[in-house]
Amino acid sequence: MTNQPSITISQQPLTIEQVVAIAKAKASSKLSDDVAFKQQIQRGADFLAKLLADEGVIYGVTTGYGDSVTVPVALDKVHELPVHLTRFHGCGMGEYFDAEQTRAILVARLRSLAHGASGVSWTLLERLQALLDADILPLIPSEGSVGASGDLTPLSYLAGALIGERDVIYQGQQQRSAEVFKALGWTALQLKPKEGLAIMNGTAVMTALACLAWHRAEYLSRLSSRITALVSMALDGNPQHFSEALFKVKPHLGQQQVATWIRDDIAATQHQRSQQRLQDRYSVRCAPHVIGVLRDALPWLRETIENELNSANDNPIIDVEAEQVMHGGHFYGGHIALAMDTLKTAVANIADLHDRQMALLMDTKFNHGLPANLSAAENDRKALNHGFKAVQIGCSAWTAEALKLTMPASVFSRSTECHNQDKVSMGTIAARDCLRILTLTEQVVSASLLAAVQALSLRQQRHQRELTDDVKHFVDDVREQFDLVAEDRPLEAELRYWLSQIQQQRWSLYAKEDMS
Ligand SMILES: N[C@@H](Cc1ccc(O)cc1)C(=O)O
Repeated sequence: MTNQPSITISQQPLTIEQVVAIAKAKASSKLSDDVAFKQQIQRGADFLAKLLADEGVIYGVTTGYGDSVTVPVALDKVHELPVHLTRFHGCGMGEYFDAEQTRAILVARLRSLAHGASGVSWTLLERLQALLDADILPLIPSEGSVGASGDLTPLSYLAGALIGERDVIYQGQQQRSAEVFKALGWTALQLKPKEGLAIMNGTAVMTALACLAWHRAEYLSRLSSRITALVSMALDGNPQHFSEALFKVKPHLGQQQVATWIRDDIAATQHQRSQQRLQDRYSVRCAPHVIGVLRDALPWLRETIENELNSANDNPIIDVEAEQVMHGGHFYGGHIALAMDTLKTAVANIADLHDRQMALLMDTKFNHGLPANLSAAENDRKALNHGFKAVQIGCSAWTAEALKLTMPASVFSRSTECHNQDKVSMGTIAARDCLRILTLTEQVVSASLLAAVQALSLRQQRHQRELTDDVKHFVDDVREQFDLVAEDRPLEAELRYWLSQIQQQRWSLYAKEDMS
């Protein structure tokens, strides 16, 4: 951990990449030691304390929560209120977020509270940072947020952990947070009257998941381009489909980028158009038009996700300068909901694209002279061997499942909490679906990678063609650990291995300045 870069949390914007680096434990974080920053945070907390003393009425501090806003809470009881908030929201269900996701959630909440508009104490920020430093990760169930009123229920597990009442994973073990704090000589945090709401009433869960999703999708757009180039060459496709002149007249930058990548990979200028077919099928010919949609969506998705990440997204919001408490709905995750619903569709289209390419590769009616199911078996072994037949069936299943999940989540808004929350974002569901679609698509891509490498190798046996250095290194890298499938063998372990390599972003594909 010593040589890791350290990312400063302050009032400066964070990027998706920074959140991902901290989530993957490739970078550490630290709170800025800027005195003005610290003072501004503390001024917010002091202002709220003063307001409480002077006026005695603040939403969520001296009133019940949400629809219970009309229920006054006596001043001698306001200190109990945030603890109740964490407790009655302790009703999450479903799988728990993993370590990576939980770190991302911690950073997202910390960044939002560092805005200085939530009226929390400096101590609270320090405690959040301390959890990250010591890798004490609250165990957070993933289900139960409607994504407006923020991610109340999942974030209650963060607030609950800070006060010693929930479980955390620490050094690989699930333990009560109070026990861990005791062992470390820490005391559990005492939440100030508004601090329960400030931690929970925001979009940190969906935003954290969105950062992780964006990062995976960006990589997929590159790998999908590389695999398409291999497939085009393996099918003896027409390189002119990716020509510069052709794409000049359709000025979507992302699409042009993908066309350039594929064109460079197949060294299109050196190769003549196929004599047999003037035009390839759409899953090859239109690949820049499919992958390009994802590429072109990435910049605005980044802007939306980073805006949310760097926002104050709770309620009420404090304006320290004007000494004002403003009541609003910044916990509403509509932007992340749309971003994730959009990304879901764009990514699932990548799964579908590769599933269609697989169909072309397997079938002797379409694969221009490659063996059935890409089996490399020869002579009398041919009849016995079935090559990638079942892998293609798997791709069809994973693709169907991915496509099925693209149903937008945000349109399933329902009125809840006595009609106070009568319109909600469902952004957290959208983000979770997006991650699942990414996994399914990465599975399809893992299978497509092996099939494309096998197909290209079989094509090379038929007639050698010059490969660019980049493509040669890439194919050699896979071939080093992947024997051509001649005699049938169970491929699960290999598919899982390459899936993990894809998820770890094994190859640096194309120049990084092309980053969206
Ligand atoms: N998000 C609500 C507050 C709230 C908190 C907890 C609840 O259970 C319900 C509502 C608001 O700011 O208006």
